[in-house]
This record gives sequence, structure tokens and C-alpha cells, in this order.
Amino acid sequence: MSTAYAASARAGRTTSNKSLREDTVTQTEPRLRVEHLAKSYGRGDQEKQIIGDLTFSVDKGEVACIVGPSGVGKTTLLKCLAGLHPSTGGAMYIDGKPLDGPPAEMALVFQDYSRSLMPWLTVEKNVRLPLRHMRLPKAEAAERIEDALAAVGLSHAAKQYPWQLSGGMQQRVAIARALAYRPEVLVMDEPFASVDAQTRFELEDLCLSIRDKLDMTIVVVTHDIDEAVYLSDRIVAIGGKPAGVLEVIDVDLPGERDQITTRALPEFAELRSRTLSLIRKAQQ
Ligand SMILES: Nc1ncnc2c1ncn2[C@@H]1O[C@H](COP(=O)(O)OP(=O)(O)OP(=O)(O)O)[C@@H](O)[C@H]1O
Repeated sequence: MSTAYAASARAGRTTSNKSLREDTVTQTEPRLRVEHLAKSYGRGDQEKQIIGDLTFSVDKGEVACIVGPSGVGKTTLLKCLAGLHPSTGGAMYIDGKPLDGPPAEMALVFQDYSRSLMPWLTVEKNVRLPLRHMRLPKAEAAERIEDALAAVGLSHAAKQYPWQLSGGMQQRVAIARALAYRPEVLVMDEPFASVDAQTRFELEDLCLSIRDKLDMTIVVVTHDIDEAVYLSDRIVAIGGKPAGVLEVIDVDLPGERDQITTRALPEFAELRSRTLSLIRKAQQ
């Protein structure tokens, strides 16, 4: 791992994420802040307001999951964050700096890894793609690629092609490509929806290990409420037409997260019920 990554690494979370964060991070400004965000599509008679008023924040080193009924505007929110669509109201900030246009500090991972990877390029060259326009010195680009592949456990597959890999491994390549960019904020839209249940668990744990090792802020849209509870430091439940924040739920589960023991905790079941009830109510 390079010094740039190692410097921000925090090995071994033994207490809850929140208490460790409180011990180690002193900050005044959240990493990501969304204030009264509004978004409409179309104009005039055709204008449709999708997002009415969204306000939430995510701190450095936190995972936040966005959940809500289908069609409520979750992907629209991510597209506004990523600067792919202009918002029509409100403001977004990274470290207090207003976002306008695609932020250099953010990288995106989408669900459909099979369409996002170039089949004619090796894993290593796929990961190199977003670096091309950065015109980095050769050695730095090589180091970033090596670090990103190591972070997702794919150093051994650098010379393979995407079609030689399983679906889960391909999604790891897509994540490595985002990491090579060295973003402050990693934004993922239903990133694990296309893989089998066991691989999904592995990728969820990979997501948490990236957060821990790289102190990264991660925003994930998911339909899977259990996944949201498992991954999150906070869940942002959105609903309504136009969409607003139903509730921001702090997830302070005890101990290091583990697919078997964490999911069996009574606190986990409570958080799942609370989140599910919110979404059910919003659907009525
Ligand atoms: N480019 C666009 N132009 C016009 N309307 C759009 C556009 N993109 C999305 N919409 C509309 O915005 C609404 C919200 O869509 P969005 O994909 O953001 O919802 P979502 O919560 O991510 O849905 P799902 O959970 O089903 O993926 C939908 O009614 C959709 O038809």
C-alpha cells in the first residue's frame, strides 16, 4: 500500500464505527453536505419535480445508504451529486466547498459492471482508464493501479480480461477503477444488485474494508434494507412526491460488523423494522 493510502489507513475497528470516529476524527464540516436539494426534469407544462427538498450530511469515513420506494428519485439524487444532472434548487458541498459540475473528489460505481468494463482491455488497463486524462507520471499511475487492485483483493488478476472473471470479481474491478482515481467520496448506485447472495456479502464486507483502510466516505443507493443496515453509519430514508427526507437513522451497531453475528443482533432487527416501516408508509 502506498504512503498516500497508508497515511489514511485505520487498521482494525474494534469498537463501534461511531465511537472510533469520535475518538480519532475532529472535524467541523461534514465531508458531504446536501442542503434543500431540489430537482425537476422537463420544462414548462412538462416539468416534473422529482426531488422537493433533501437535506442530509455524511461525515468523513462514514458509509451512508440512501433507501426509498422505487422511482422516488434515488438515482436522480446520485446524478445530481455526481454533477451528471444539474440540480434545480438547494446546494451540495464537499468539505464545505460548493459542488457545481462533476466533482474531482468523487468517483461513481454503477450496478451494471458488465457494461462499464471494456472487454478488450485487461483488468489493469480497465483500472487505468480514468487516470488517462489526469496525465500522471507513469510511476504514480502504476502505483495507483497496484494499490486499487490490492484494496479489492485482485492483484493476482491484473493481466486477466473481464470476461475471464466472475461477476463479483468484475464488480471488484469496477470498484478498483473508482479507487484508482483516489476519490474522497465513493458513490455507488445499487452496486451489488447483480451478483449472487454470497458474493453480495463479500462485496459488502469489501465496501466496509475500503472505508476502514482508506478512511473513505461512501454513499450507496440500495433497495436491500438489510444491506443498508449492515453497511451504514447512517441511513437516509427518502420518500414522497416530490421526494424529501423521511428520516436520517443513525446506525450504531455494537462491535465490528460481521455477516453472521451482526445480522443476528436484536438491534439489527429493530433497525430493519424501523427502516422498512418508513418505506412502507411512504409507498401508501
Ligand atoms: N432523465 C430523465 N428525464 C425525465 N425523467 C426522469 C429522468 N430520469 C429519471 N426520471 C424520472 O424520475 C423519477 C425518479 O427516477 P429515479 O431513477 O431517480 O428513481 P429511483 O428511486 O432511483 O428508482 P428505482 O429505485 O426504481 O431505481 C422517475 O419517475 C423517472 O421516470
